[in-house]
Amino acid sequence: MAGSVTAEEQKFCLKEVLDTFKLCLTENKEVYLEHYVAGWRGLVKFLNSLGSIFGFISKDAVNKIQILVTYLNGENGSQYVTVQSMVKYELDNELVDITRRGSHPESGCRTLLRLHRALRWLELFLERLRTSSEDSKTSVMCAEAYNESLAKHHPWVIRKAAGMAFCVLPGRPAFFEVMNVSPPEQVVPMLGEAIPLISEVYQVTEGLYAQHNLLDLP
Ligand SMILES: CCCCCCCCCCCCC/C=C/[C@@H](O)[C@H](COP(=O)(O)O)NC(=O)CCCCCCCCCCCCCCC
Repeated sequence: MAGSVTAEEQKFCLKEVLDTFKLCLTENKEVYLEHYVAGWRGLVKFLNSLGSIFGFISKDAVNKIQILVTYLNGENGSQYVTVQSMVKYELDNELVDITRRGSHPESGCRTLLRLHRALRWLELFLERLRTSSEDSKTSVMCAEAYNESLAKHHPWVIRKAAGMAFCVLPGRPAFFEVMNVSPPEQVVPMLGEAIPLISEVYQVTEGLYAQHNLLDLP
């Protein structure tokens, strides 16, 4: 039934995100945009299942995913197959605002950079989650990971709103439940598998952006 398929699609599952990140890297370590974006879609599902207080975060993520998907499906879609080809294409064709926002406020490069920075948050957060004890607070782990990564790119209001949202994160047991891993004892080993994959995708992208001086795109 169409209805139940949709419900299933809406449900987050850690395994699925893991599988998507596995598909992200090509043989010569380029990052497939399609799978990168699919990974983010999966993560947004997770965020949505935590409640509407996270709506402002998932809305921004969805918006950025959508920008990238539009390029992927657009007439120049073949230039957007990997992050490497996207960077080359957009730079060669002067489609990126380099120093201040101008005629290309939604380039693929600057849009992906926002998600890329968030991927670092994810890596730090999942690593804390993996090594945490049963009574650890997800809100603290989340805030620490945020302060070490995304926070330095966000203005005060966003940091404030994010900090408030973190406070209502469910505790570690409920959090693990939302991940939909069975048996739940599998969460920690599964995180152990996921984190190096996410980390590698992050490192490859970071290296590419550094090489082209794109880490501060407005
Ligand atoms: C589990 C708790 C989730 C907490 C999420 C932590 C990240 C907090 C980010 C707060 C972003 C607030 C929204 C607005 C952001 C934008 O201003 C800002 C800059 O964009 P602009 O240059 O176009 O203006 N945008 C961004 O930095 C991109 C943020 C994207 C955040 C995506 C977060 C997805 C979280 C997925 C959670 C998955 C947990 C998985 C556990 C198994």
